Order: sequence, then structure tokens, then C-alpha cells
Amino acid sequence: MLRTKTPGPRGGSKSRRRFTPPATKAQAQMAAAAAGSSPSGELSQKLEHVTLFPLFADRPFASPKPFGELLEEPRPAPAPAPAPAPAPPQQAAPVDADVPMEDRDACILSQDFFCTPDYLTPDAPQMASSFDADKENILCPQSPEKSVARSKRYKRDSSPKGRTTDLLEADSQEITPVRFSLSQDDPEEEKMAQPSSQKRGSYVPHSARVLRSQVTPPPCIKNPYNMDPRIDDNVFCVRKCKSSGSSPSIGADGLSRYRTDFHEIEQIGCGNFSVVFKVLRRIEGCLYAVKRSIKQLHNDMDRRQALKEVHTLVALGNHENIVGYFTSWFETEKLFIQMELCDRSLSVNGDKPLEFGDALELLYQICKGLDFIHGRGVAHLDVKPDNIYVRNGIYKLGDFSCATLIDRSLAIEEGDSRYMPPEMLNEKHEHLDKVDIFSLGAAVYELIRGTPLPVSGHQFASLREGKISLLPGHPMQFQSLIKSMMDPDPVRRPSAKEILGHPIFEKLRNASAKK
Ligand SMILES: Nc1ncnc2c1ncn2[C@@H]1O[C@H](COP(=O)(O)OP(=O)(O)OP(=O)(O)O)[C@@H](O)[C@H]1O
Ligand SMILES: [Mg+2]
Repeated sequence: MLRTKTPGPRGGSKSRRRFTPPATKAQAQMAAAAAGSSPSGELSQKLEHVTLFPLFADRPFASPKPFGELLEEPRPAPAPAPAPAPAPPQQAAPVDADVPMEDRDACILSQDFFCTPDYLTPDAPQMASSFDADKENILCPQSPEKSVARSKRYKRDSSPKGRTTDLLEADSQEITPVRFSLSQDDPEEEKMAQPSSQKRGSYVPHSARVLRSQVTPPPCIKNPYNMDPRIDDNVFCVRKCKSSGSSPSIGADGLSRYRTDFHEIEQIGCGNFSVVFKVLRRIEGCLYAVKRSIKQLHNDMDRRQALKEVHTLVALGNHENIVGYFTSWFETEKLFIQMELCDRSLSVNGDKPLEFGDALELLYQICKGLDFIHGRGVAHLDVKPDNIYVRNGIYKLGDFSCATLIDRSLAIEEGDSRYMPPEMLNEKHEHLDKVDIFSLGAAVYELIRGTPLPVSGHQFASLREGKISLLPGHPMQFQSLIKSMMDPDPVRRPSAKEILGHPIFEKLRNASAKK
């Protein structure tokens, strides 16, 4: 859990620099300096004959004296410009000779193809390698014959075999059908990438088509084995995909893995540090939860801190009562974690008070999860209703962002203070597994009573002295178990294993043994 996050020095300045053409910026600086409106301007006025911008002195610039005089000083003659190539007779638009070839290509890409400003053109190395200036000698036709028409006339294969291709191409909604690139080294891709004579008249440059095929996410494909009733079949509908999931997957920093791999359905949760989305993994046709950090993780420390959750989940492996982990990655300096999608998390505000049967089930199942993680030397340290999820009636422990090693060899972070035992408040960390037992007892106590636990004050202190109110309608055996879990002395609290062996769980034990 990222308790403190200091904004990094980079922020958006990188992109701002990138968007500002150097000459314009220099001119603006010179103007400010000449006007004496900046410290450098005042300095230049004092020095009078010293230019602060020797690098840009050969650019035409109307500046008042004494800068103007300085600019007239003899300078080495500029290298003669290469003779301009004879313009093709039917050139559609004049090309700026000052713009390098690569930039011109980028312009074609961004304006003709993406209809976006140039700064969206991704500059990742893998993208750059797809641009071959030699393959780009396709002239812009005089009047762009909208090949959209061709796209409309594109004949769909109505055979079942042709359906997949159809779907793949349905999302591209532009000029020429494109296919999603699986690999840069794919020989098939290379073959497709060869400019052919048929394509010579195409309005879209070859590299743009290749790029487009790389950044257009595939549509959502239905998995015939997956009968998950939570999936809305509309996401597989071509038209819907066009509007909801086929925008080019380019983020500020290049290709978006999130947009390419997942179709976002809705936001399902928001914590202090993360926002969680219900998503469909496009090629699998299965639902997942993706948790994304809210703030950008600018420095290494922030990233390591956020990765604690991933490292814990990977180290733990699978358990029925632990939320399933799949993969994670960084994108736009945020951490994305792909997890098993649960139906909801518990909450004392949204839910009606927990009944005895449900409370017993919850206690038993989360104790199984705790027994599993404690057995692997891990303490959760943030057990609370918000971090307990339910899926098909199975309770699962989630949000491992505070987790640490019980042997105290890793840093210890405190979870939510409402569920924290007295020893944690006094910074005594000898029995970290028992911290989880207190928190679980407090969470169940809260859910049964149906009122939020106190954050501070007299009641807060009483709970940490072992003074808990009676829970009407619940057997005394159960109430004393909860009381023992919230014992002020961690040593006297039962372990997760001991709780699982309690006689009150006999039926549940037998039922799970039969499975
Ligand atoms: N796998 C999941 N399936 C369903 N909902 C989830 C899942 N993971 C998280 N959520 C929802 O998103 C909310 C926030 O997630 P999470 O607790 O992991 O974020 P956080 O920022 O670490 O929270 P906190 O404020 O507790 O530190 C959860 O309370 C839950 O409602
Ligand atoms: Mg949480």
C-alpha cells in the first residue's frame, strides 16, 4: 500500500518539451530575454553584446537592437541546400522541405490516418522499426479517393470459417482491412507488409497500415466453453465493439497493453490507492478484475512499494479463499494487476447485518485463507470487510498491499486502524499472524452488529481492552470465540489453525472434507 507518494520530478514536463518545436521555443525565449522580462533578458541588456542564444543565431528572427545588430555579425555561410527533387506533377499538397523524411511520414500517419496531432505518434522502438523510409515512397494522390468506400464494399465471408477473420477485421473500420499483428518477426506479417503494385495507389501509406494493425485491439472473442452468466453477450457484437472497444490502443507512452488485451466493462471498486475495473480479456472471452494504481509511480521506491502486493500474491500461489492472481505490468507509470473477478466485497454500510450461519461460514473460510498464508510465513495486516470478497458464495481474502513476512524481515505497514490490535498501535510486532486474527474477529463483530467500528475514542479503547458487547441471537460459544480472537494479548489469541479445529465448525469441516 502506498502510504506516501511524492510526485516525481518528471510529471508532464517531458511531454510538454516534446510538443514544443525547438525553434519556436527559442524564439519565445529570445523575445522574452530581449524584452528584459526574464532574468536572462535583464542579463542580456546589461551585457548588451553577448548573445545568450548562439545556437539559434542563424535563424531569422526580428529582434530589437542590440540583438538585431548581433545577428548581423558575419557568420559562416550555411551549407548549400540540396537541389530540390522535381516535384511530381500531381502532388496533392506541398511538402515542407525543412521537415526530415521521418517527420513527414509521421505527419502522414497522424493526420491522414489517425486524424490526431503528431504527438500521438508512438515512438517506441518496436514501432520505429516498422517504419522503413524506403517503403514509404507512395505518393499522396491528387484527390484522396476515399477508400472508405472500398472498406464498405469489402465482401464478408459468410462461411463459418470466415467468421473469425470477419470479426478481426470488423474493428478496423477504415480504409483497408487490417489484421492484428501477433509478432514483429512473423514472416506472414512481413509478407503482408510488402508493398505490392495493387497497393501503390492506396491513400494510406504502407507503414500506417502496419502500425494500425499493431495498435488496433482485436475484438472480443466469445469463448464457447465459458458459460459465465456475468458476461453480457453484447460485447461480442461487432457494432458494439466498434463503439466501445476498438479505439487504437495508444496511450501517452505508446501502445497500451491494457487497451489491447482487455475490454473495460465498468469500474467495480475504488480504494485509497487503486481503482478496480471489471474487464473482459479479448482473446479469451473471460472476465477478470484489473486493479490500477491511482497515482503515477514515478520513482523506483514507489514502484517497489506497489509491487509488494504482486510479489506476495505470486509467492503465495493459489488457494480457494485467496483472490486469484494472473499477471501484472506497468503502463503510463501505473501498476496494473489482473486478478480473479469476484462478485463484490463485504461492507458494513451496504449489507444488512450478517446472520449467524453466514458469519460462521465467513469466519471458517477466511480462517482457511489465513491458515494458508500464515503457513507460508505471510501476514496480511489489513483484514477488514472491504478486503474480503465473495464469489459464488465463497469468501476470499484480497488486497495484499500491506502484506509482509511474519519473521519481520520485511518492512511493516499498518492497515486500517479500526481493525488494528492494541500491540500494533504500540508498535509491538512480535506476533504478526495474530494481528490478522484480531482484525478478522473485529471484522466479523462489525458485520454482525451492522454498525461501523469506532475510529477513536472511548469505544475504540474498550474494544482493545477485550470489552465487546453481547451479540444477541448468536450462540455463546460463537461469541466467546470472537472475544478470544480479540484478546488484548496476542499470545492468548487462537491461531487460524486452532480456530479451524473449534467444535463450532464441525459441520463445515465435514462438508468440506466430502468435497
Ligand atoms: N478481484 C476483485 N473482484 C471484485 N472486486 C474487487 C476485486 N479487487 C478489488 N475489488 C473492489 O475494489 C475495491 C478496492 O480494491 P483494493 O482494496 O484492492 O484497493 P486499495 O486501493 O488497495 O484499497 P484500500 O483502500 O483498502 O487500501 C475493493 O474494496 C473491492 O470492492
Ligand atoms: Mg482495500
